[in-house]
Amino acid sequence: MSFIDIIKFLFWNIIGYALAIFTFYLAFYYFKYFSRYRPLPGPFPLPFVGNRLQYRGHPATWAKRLHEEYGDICEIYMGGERHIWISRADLVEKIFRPSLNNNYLIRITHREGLDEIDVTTKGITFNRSLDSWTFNRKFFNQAISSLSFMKQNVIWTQNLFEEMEDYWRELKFQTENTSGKEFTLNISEWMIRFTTDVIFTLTTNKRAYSFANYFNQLSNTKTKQHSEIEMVESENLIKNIRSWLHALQFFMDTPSLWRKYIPSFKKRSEYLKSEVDRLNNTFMELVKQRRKEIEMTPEDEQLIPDMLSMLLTVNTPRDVTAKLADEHHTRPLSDEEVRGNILEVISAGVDTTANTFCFIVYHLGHYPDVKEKMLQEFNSVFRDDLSRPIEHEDLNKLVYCDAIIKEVSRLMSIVPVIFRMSIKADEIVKYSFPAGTQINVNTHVIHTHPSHWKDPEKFDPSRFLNQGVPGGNKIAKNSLLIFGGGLRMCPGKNLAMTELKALMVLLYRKYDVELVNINEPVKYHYSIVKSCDDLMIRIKDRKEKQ
Ligand code: HEM
Repeated sequence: MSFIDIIKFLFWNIIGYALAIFTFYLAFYYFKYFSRYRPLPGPFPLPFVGNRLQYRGHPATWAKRLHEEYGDICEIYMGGERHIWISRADLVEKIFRPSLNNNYLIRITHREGLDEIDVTTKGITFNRSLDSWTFNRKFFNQAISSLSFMKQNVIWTQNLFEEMEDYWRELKFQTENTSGKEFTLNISEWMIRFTTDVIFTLTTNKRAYSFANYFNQLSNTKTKQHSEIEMVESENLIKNIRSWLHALQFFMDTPSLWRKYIPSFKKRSEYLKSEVDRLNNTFMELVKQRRKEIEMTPEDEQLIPDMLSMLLTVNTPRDVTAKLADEHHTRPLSDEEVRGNILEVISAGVDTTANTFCFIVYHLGHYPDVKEKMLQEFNSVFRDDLSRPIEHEDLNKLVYCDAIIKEVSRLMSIVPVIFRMSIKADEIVKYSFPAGTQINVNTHVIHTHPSHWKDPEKFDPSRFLNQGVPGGNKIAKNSLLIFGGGLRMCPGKNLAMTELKALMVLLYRKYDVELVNINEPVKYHYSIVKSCDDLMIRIKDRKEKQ
């Protein structure tokens, strides 16, 4: 046998073995697929990639198409991993059962990428360790929903809004048009910065100077209130938080093989990982600095009762939490845990609240009758003094405002998908699936499902009024999932509702607000949440008009 013959022999043998292995894999793959017990409807998967090649854009847009084709419950394969999509309220009953024995308390299947950015054993949202999640969530919940925290939220929202108005006045002055009364602004850009400032101040008692920074980008003159260094640090922090959010999506969705071996993915992965490390270090520094300040503060002197101090002192002799702890949670939180929780408030509370507010502004621009009814409600609550400071108690009286927020959030589904994982094998209606199956709740479709909503596409806040009274409106259980459901429901719900109502009062009681491009549909893109793009509004101070 010549050398060439040996090479040929080896070559064909290798090809033969590879083909045999591939055929075996194919047979096994489809045997498993076709023999699955009580299977769900869904698109036909390919070996290795599953249905990944059909996935374009964002899970929410794909899920809408899947629902149209396969109905209220269906399955897809991401690579080899089976995902079940649920799009009807009664089918999520089990998933949101509020019990610690619930089979769906873990949010997401194991993803190496999320381990790499260190969010699966710390913090809350992607924490897969139920012990650690319960521990952190308890303190997070209580710190964030304490009355003093809510009141601080109202105070800071007002103070910072007034500061933002000063910047608007200055910009108006610089760009004054002939009428001199109105001012045009990109509310989506301002809001992202505004909510960053509110949340950052509330949790750490430090300023992020986000909207001051934005003012500097737009203005001929720079703000003199803050130093150059503060502004640079602020800009870096804002960019860093945005990268962190991109990193979450990227590391959650991108298979590790792609991240390791495809150059463009590898490069992106390295960049985002360095951004995550940078942000973790910044927040760790903040935690350590506050720990030191607490140690240095004399015992008879009060500590600042913001969220950072609450989390750092719980179960310590300097506890400022009005005894949040109980007999099951007796140890203090570590610096790492506090860092994870603080980062979580900032990342979960900024985009969600800012974008909800922008979508509210968009809808109020299109429905003057709804806006008018809202203004009447402000009049009835604030009587004849529309400029007086807002009290937390005022906001509880704004039931129509509350209904507007719910209706806008129903139609826009800011968080369009809620993730859960089955801990044990289970079944929903007649369909079975194994332990570790990814369950995706399709809020986007549930929120407009004709089984739950009359005239689902119609914007009608009054559907949320008069609930719980005889003959009043009824909302089907689990059909409104703005803040999710069960024990993993959003802990920032009350904080967000308070901030949104305060913002609606602050903007609309003082200004006439119009959309600049009234005939354009609202622009948005999907990142982790549905994000409003470039919403231009024109505002006129009512007093100046007279
Ligand atoms: C309008 C504003 C907001 C919306 C629409 C929103 C929506 C949601 C949704 C849908 C979830 C998933 C719930 C589930 O899995 O059942 C969630 C989780 C979460 N949200 Fe919010 N949220 C908002 C504001 C906030 C704020 C202000 C904070 C914090 C200050 C916050 C912190 C969190 C956290 C930590 C989780 C994870 C909970 C867990 O896994 O246990 N959110 N949010």
